Amino acid sequence: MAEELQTSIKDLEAAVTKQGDTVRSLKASLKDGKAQKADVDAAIEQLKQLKIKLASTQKALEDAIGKPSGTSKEAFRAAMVNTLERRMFYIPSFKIYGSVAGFYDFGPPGCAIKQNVTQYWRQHFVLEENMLEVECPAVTPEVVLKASGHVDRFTDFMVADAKTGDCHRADHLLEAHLEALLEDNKNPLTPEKREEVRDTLARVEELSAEQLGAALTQYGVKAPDTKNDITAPYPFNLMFKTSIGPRGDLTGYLRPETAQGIFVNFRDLLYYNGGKLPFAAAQIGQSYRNEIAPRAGLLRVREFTQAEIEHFCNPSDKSHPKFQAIAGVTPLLYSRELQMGAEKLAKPMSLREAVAGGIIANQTLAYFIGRTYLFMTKIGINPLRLRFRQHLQHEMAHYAEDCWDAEVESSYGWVECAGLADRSAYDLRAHATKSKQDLAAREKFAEPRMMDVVVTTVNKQVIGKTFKRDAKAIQEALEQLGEDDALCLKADLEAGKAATVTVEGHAWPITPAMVKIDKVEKKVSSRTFIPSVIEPSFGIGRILYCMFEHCYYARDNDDKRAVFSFTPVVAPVKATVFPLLQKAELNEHAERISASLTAAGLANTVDTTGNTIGRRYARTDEIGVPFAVTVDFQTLADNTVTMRERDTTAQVRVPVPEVPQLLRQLSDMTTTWQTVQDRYPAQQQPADDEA
Ligand SMILES: Nc1ncnc2c1ncn2[C@@H]1O[C@H](COP(=O)(O)OP(=O)(O)OP(=O)(O)O)[C@@H](O)[C@H]1O
Repeated sequence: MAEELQTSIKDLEAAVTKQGDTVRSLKASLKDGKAQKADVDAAIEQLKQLKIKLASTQKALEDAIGKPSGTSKEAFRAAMVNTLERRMFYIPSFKIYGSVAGFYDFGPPGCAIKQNVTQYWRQHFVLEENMLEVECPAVTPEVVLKASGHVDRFTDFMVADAKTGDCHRADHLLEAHLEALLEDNKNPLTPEKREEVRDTLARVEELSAEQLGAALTQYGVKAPDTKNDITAPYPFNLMFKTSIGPRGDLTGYLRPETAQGIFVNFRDLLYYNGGKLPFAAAQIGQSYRNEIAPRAGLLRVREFTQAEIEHFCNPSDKSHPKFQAIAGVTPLLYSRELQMGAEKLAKPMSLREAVAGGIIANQTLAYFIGRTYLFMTKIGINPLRLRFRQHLQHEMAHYAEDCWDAEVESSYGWVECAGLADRSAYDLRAHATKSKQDLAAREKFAEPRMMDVVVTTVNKQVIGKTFKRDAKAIQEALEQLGEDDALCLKADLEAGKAATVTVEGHAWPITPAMVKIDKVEKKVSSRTFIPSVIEPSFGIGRILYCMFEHCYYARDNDDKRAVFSFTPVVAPVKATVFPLLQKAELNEHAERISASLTAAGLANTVDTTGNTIGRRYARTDEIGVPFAVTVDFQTLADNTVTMRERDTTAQVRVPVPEVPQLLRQLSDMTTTWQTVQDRYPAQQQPADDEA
């Protein structure tokens, strides 16, 4: 249904564009006296009707996706989480001691599925792109995170309940309050007030502590649950602090992201790669954030697995050699323009079009958006509930060129599962300045060339007088500016705009008296530059949770028959082997088949419980086992078994020796169940689901 709607939307969009052209040309003909006014009016009316139809189809698409049918979002979530916890996918950590918010343990199926998703991520990104993988410690000395800006700026604003002392995230409280005001149909806002609330809501993330405090007071926001007064907001650093070594004099933190491990190894990685760019490095590992208010299960936790990529490239060439391979991929893109538009709806667009139209800043960023789309859909995320949302200008750090979040729709709304950002040369430059190491890359020319070279001359006296003890770091930062950044600074200074240079995340104001930036023509045989970084950063827990929601359903709308329709590639167990009845000869056969599956590297279990086969199928459906192999009396006679597929519940009869190979192909998704059905005879009896 949703796919049909999406096709209609594409057709309607084309029709609107065509009709728009007709209206324009008729208007031109009207001026020349070659067309009648009535023709123009009729064409305009037709265009209007087409636009109305387009808007209503887009609305229908929005309604068709993301809403678990026939049940409220909360009830759907409660039923699913109940199954997940009961079957030990994940459970709150330290449960026998009352648990600590924001920490979860993965149980047997949870570990297996997380491992499969991570493994597939590794195959899809690291192996496919020949990325350089690293594994770095989670405990990180302060200097690294000082350079990256995390010590000074990795903060959220917190407020406390004035009576109970409970802590809350100030921005979340304000957002929830404003959203409730907008949705309150009993006390509708005036149009002006509505506009004001919407405007504040759009700017929540930009607000300083003072502005946030003023807004919380203005709207009378109270502590949730208790409705007590709240304190003024104050910044809270999200990193877990520790000390390294027995003397405790070296401060460290648990890393809040895995990326810094890659940046600090850049020089060695570049050498490992033969000094050549572009290349990408990747790391999968645990990250830690002392979230103020962990919530929504795996979505906001204090320890989570990240999988991050840093793609290093020449700032003046962000093309990607494999871009053509994904140029035709058409994800839902939610560009800045669409977010500001009246419909507020993401639209499908090919990545080729998006780059050509300047919607996505460059090929490499678009390439990773395409690869992310393919990854997410392969592991079972519904493509119609996956969108790529571009950061609005105010959401981006000043150094970022373009950022997109891969957002997945869940019962909690749209959730950021991966962030894809062109971070320019910010991170490497920050570490080069702090560590005083050369983190530049060199490009050698085949022949010497005449080139414009940017020369930056710093006025040490003025800088020293103005910045005193910070002068040295600021001077070094100016001297290490890359050509592009130096030219931007020059342009800002010449235009009389506020110009700054960043040191450890702090932007220092620069005036024309402090620095002279010139372009000089020189004969050069090479040039050096600090590489740009394009960073796709994935949170494995959030992806898993959204995948759970997209895969969960109740068979025949019966809540007691929960099914996870995991794709075979990520399913925790690929097959369950059932002896139809509790008979020694059937059990022996089942054990032999299980051993052959294990030898083929296929996770499997044997279920010899005395339940009916229908009940036993239902139990494996609950943990999303895609295939079942049933041993019955016919097996003893002709060495064949029944193979059943979870979602269709269709069954075929397969010779035992062919089972491991077949299941291997099905699990790797190199063959489909349809192909299997075409090849083997259908089985009616005896393994009836309802038996
Ligand atoms: N507290 C968390 N719990 C689970 N996953 C997280 C958490 N924080 C970040 N992630 C994951 O790591 C990815 C990259 O981290 P990033 O720093 O971009 O997140 P973020 O923008 O700070 O997230 P948010 O704004 O939701 O806190 C996110 O897309 C998300 O999947």
